[in-house]
Amino acid sequence: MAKRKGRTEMEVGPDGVAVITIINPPVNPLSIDVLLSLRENYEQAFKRDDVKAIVLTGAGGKFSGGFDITAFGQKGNWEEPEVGYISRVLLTETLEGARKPSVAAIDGLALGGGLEIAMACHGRIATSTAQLGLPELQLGIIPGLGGTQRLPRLVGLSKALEMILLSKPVKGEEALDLGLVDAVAPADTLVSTARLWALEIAEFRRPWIKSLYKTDKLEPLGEAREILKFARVQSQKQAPNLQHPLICIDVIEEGIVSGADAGLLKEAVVSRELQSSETSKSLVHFFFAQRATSKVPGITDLGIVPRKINKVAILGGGLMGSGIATTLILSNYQVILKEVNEKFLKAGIDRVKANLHSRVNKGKMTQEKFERTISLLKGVLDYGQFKDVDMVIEAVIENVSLKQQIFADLEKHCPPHCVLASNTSTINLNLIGEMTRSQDRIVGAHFFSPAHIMPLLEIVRTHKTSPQVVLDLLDVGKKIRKTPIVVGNCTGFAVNRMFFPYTQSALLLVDHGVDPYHIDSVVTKFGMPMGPFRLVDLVGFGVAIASGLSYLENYPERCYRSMLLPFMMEDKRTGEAVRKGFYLYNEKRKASPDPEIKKYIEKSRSIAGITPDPKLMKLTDKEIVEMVFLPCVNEACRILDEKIAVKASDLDVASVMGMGFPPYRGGILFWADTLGAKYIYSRLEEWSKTYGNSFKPCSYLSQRAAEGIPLSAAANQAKSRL
Ligand SMILES: C[C@H](O)CC(=O)SCCNC(=O)CCNC(=O)[C@H](O)C(C)(C)COP(=O)(O)OP(=O)(O)OC[C@H]1O[C@@H](n2cnc3c(N)ncnc32)[C@H](O)[C@@H]1OP(=O)(O)O
Repeated sequence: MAKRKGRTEMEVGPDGVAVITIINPPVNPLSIDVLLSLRENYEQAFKRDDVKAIVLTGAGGKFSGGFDITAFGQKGNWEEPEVGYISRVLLTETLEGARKPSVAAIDGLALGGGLEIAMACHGRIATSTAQLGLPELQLGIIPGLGGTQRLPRLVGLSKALEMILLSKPVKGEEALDLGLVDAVAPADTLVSTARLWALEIAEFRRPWIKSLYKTDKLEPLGEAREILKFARVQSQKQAPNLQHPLICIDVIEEGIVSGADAGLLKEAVVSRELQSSETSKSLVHFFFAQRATSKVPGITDLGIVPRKINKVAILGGGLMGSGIATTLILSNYQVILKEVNEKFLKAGIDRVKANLHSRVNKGKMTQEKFERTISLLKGVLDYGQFKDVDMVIEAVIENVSLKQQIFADLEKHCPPHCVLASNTSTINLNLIGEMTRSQDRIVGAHFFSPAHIMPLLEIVRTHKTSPQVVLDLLDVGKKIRKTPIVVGNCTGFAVNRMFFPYTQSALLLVDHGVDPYHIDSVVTKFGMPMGPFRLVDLVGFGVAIASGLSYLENYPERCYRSMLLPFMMEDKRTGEAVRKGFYLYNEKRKASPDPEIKKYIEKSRSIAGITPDPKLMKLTDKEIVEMVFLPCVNEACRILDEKIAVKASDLDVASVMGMGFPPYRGGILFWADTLGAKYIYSRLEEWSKTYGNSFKPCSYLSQRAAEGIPLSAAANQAKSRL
């Protein structure tokens, strides 16, 4: 018999309350087994004369993380007997329409389907720390168990739209203010409070509320229509490529205009369709890819546990160092920040303060919390206080000999267990550690700028880095709420290396006649936050040229050398910082195209001996996207082939969180597989003949194209299919 995926259990107390508990660790998702077991328990509770009321709760301090995402798009051995059976029959007719009341006792989380079941109950009691929300849109679907109808009726249309469209949960106290829950209780009296509440409803001492038919919180029709109109405009503005937020608004509108039952039916029909959409498949893939990053073969499966890191030292208070310090103190780590003189030290600490102040100004941090957080940071000018640090993160300028000297000093001043990390974004870690005997403790902790905001942390291990050190850094990464990807050591590591061809190909296209502003616009329409030229402006030409040179040195055979950036730099057009790069920037940093750049483009073309190619000037948007991204896919394939990345899904996460690749396309390799290895190979091969080696397909790609194997299939899977 197949193993059951979760269940519910029922216990009837002498008070006449049946407590039904959802049990499906770790987050009690609603699998079909859970839902069928829930139906069984409810039927029993309805039949039993000794049951007067029901409390629904979740095991292990968590109500439910929602519908079981692993079951999306899978044909199990159970099918809904009719469209929307779970929502319309089980939750609405059976549970909400019952003659015995149910009260949800919510601790931990009630997300998606979890909150939807709770909203079908006649009352809800939550702890103050419980998180309640409908994050389904993040998975490319809409709330499918009545959420689009019940949430607006409980909290009003505007707030419901905010919670659903932004996938923004609320905590217990706010839920109480909004009317989403009826009371807040401490965790240890949560269930007993819910029991009493349920009994009081059964005895008509409290109102018996069916949220599906509540109307008092809904705005009048005219006002509701205006709110929905505004929401549509906002959704289109925020994510023009996504349809499901608009569909969700239509479903909410249906309920308001034609009544909750009609809304529920439309919700069920649409939900079923959306579950098999490409957007949902991509977003679900991305959800699991993110979780898979912290499972690293040879590290997290060894049975070792992370050591406790109490105190972290950061070297360098520049943009990166101060950002890293901010992140660490925000997660309650004690941090010492070392600089070379008083002036730099003060500037570094001021940057950290400014980062925190911006949170205070946005209302995300109280002044009191600001004081407590900043008190965790201490500035120093020497190594005197490094005796008891557990981890050092070096974030000085990219200079090999300086870093070598620093690591040699660190070896002398830090305790022998201390993790020695570098935030370098390009330099080989073996070089950095060359002057030490501590190479097993040296690891890369590559943060992305601004470090206190960007969610990705690239952890770089060399052949000598010990698994314990990688595990320690993975644990810190988790505590500071970063998504870590563990990669091998090479120039550019995984993220920057994969991203390098993005700008290169764009420069090649411009040299051959394509307008840079057109490229930016097409790439932005595809879903990137900004195009390659706007990005170069943001990063600054100095950094872009330096990293270009480092790639040229290490991967000369596949680098395209454009002189465009150096020519522009000669005229001090170095990017957004000086308000002049590919774009001109006004005092509000708004970018506008500059016809003057034509002269630099012409100079760059003539030095490269290129006459504009009429074929390229007529490229479709799709072709431009492919000429910019397929070389990145090619590089991702090399990274996998060289085992710099452990698995393809890590590169999907890296592309989304490090490059801004649209998550609704699943990540760069997931997207590439929708095009197919064969197609990608043929495109690259053709371009390489005309435009040179920067397009030449690598052997991994050629092989997979020849054998018809997806680019993201694991190596052993690929072999087994040979
Ligand atoms: C019909 C309905 O309207 C449709 C729905 O309900 S769709 C689902 C809506 N719910 C969600 O989107 C919530 C998704 N989950 C989350 O955001 C987070 O996992 C969480 C906030 C619940 C917990 O976060 P956290 O404590 O950091 O743990 P996290 O590592 O993410 O998850 C723990 C495990 O539970 C799994 N999990 C979490 N939510 C799940 C779900 N809804 N279904 C299946 N598995 C789930 C994760 O994959 C992970 O598995 P692993 O240990 O094998 O990697």
